[in-house]
Amino acid sequence: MTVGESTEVPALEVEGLSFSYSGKPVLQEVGLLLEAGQFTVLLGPNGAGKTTLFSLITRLYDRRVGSIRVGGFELRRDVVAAHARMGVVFQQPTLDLDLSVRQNLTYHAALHGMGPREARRRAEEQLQRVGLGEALKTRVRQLSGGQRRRVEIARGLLHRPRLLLLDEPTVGLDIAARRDLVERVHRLCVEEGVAVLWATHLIDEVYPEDRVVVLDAGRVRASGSVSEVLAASGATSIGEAFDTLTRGPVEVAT
Ligand SMILES: Nc1ncnc2c1ncn2[C@@H]1O[C@H](COP(=O)(O)OP(=O)(O)OP(=O)(O)O)[C@@H](O)[C@H]1O
Repeated sequence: MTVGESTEVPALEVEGLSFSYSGKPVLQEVGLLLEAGQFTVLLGPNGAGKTTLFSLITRLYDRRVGSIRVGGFELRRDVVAAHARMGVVFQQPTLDLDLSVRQNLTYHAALHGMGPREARRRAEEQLQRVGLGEALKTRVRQLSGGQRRRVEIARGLLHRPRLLLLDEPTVGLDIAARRDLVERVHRLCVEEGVAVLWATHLIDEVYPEDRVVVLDAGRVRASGSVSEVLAASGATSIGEAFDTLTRGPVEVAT
């Protein structure tokens, strides 16, 4: 969050969002509300529309119905202000493997208008935060999958956004790296007050204190605290709720 900015303005507000690919509806009347410091799991099976939703929030696609506000700024009207308040970790890794960790981050910081000194300072600060303070000069190619994801998270936080979007960030990681990443981002959320939108189809990535949005076939089937989603679905566990609210069987990583 930018210093001095009101914490009362939601980090993300999506209202009545609908989108079609060549006439095929993929998102229908989607609504989301994320407050500062909330970890929200966007839970949906393959094809639910999670990546499409992220593509609209990051404005990769723009042809849509409905409104998207980031930190109070409407994405179409105030795109620069909205983007300044948002960090993203895409589903497909986007680091340059032949550059060092620090080079990847400082290059990105320059895109946000930071000078070299500020860029280095922020890069070091964020890498410490994700436990990679020692890896500044390491080439990304030499890092494990989990460490690369942490570099992407540090990069997404360089400009101190209010909102961090992560699209299935644990795909391809082993169980230990996955747990570590889920735990770190939850901590970040609490300690930094960043609102997190974490897309996944893995129910064991949901913590009891999280907010949950269940998306299926482009529609929000339930949203709220874990207990609210359980009540809405008549389920006793989030896995059962997911099963009830979506068409597909529940998936738990092994
Ligand atoms: N470029 C595209 N053109 C046409 N249809 C698309 C395109 N991208 C996605 N779709 C379709 O839109 C729907 C939603 O896809 P999307 O990738 O947003 O879902 P998802 O929840 O992110 O799934 P996954 O977990 O598999 O990434 C699916 O039916 C998909 O086949």
